Amino acid sequence: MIELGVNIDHVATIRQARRGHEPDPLRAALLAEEYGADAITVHVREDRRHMQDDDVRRIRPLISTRMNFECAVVEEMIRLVEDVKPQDVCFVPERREEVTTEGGLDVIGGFHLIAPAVARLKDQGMRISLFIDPDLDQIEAALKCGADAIELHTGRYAHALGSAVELELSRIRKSANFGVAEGLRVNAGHGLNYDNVQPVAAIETISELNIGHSIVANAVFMGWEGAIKKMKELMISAKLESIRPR
Ligand SMILES: CC(=O)[C@@H](O)[C@H](O)COP(=O)(O)O
Ligand SMILES: NCC(=O)COP(=O)(O)O
Repeated sequence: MIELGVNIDHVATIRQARRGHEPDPLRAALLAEEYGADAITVHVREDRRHMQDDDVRRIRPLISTRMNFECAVVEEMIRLVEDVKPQDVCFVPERREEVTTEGGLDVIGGFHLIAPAVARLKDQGMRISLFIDPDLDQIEAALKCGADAIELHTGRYAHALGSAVELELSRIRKSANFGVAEGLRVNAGHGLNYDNVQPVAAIETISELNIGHSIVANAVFMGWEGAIKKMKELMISAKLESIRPR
């Protein structure tokens, strides 16, 4: 069955709007698990615009699922990861001035930096994923880096219109199938919401979806419990429908 990693970054975004204490991402993480999250995803950005170091340090020992820690491939972040010891690490590209993660990691161009970082954290027992565009050459490079998993960036699919939607979806499907055939765990995420999640969730080779912004946004209207449960139900019903014998 498909798993849901609830990304709680934007719970911290609301807290950071006042630099205060609420809403507390730790509380969001614990409740997310109660409402069906299979993992808690956090992205500590270099500019600390949402999650803070103290948040991940508090959350890691208290959750009972697993922490999927997203970060840039830089020494400062690798040290924080080594300190926090999440079960999963996902290396992502980062540009300080971007509004959100705009594309996948260039594993081919950054091989000399990424491969040693993957090896270093794998040696400490963490499962390492690379956040990449649905591109077969990047997947080949991820394999050469020794990554355990990839997370396919679904942003282009999420923003596509008309016939481009099916084109982007087929890229994701082809990449997921290729990754799994080569022995990788394949996750996906970015920009997924209640309207566009089901075709991605239905792809048989995708193990996990990481979803944050839409869940936090909809929680304003339907509550944290309703927003998480509704997303999980949509994912599971799409997956069940795709494997139903005809
Ligand atoms: C890598 C990724 O897709 C998420 O971590 C996302 O980036 C979080 O939200 P922001 O991009 O808004 O920080
Ligand atoms: N890696 C993607 C993620 O964690 C969540 O992205 P979004 O749903 O906040 O766009």
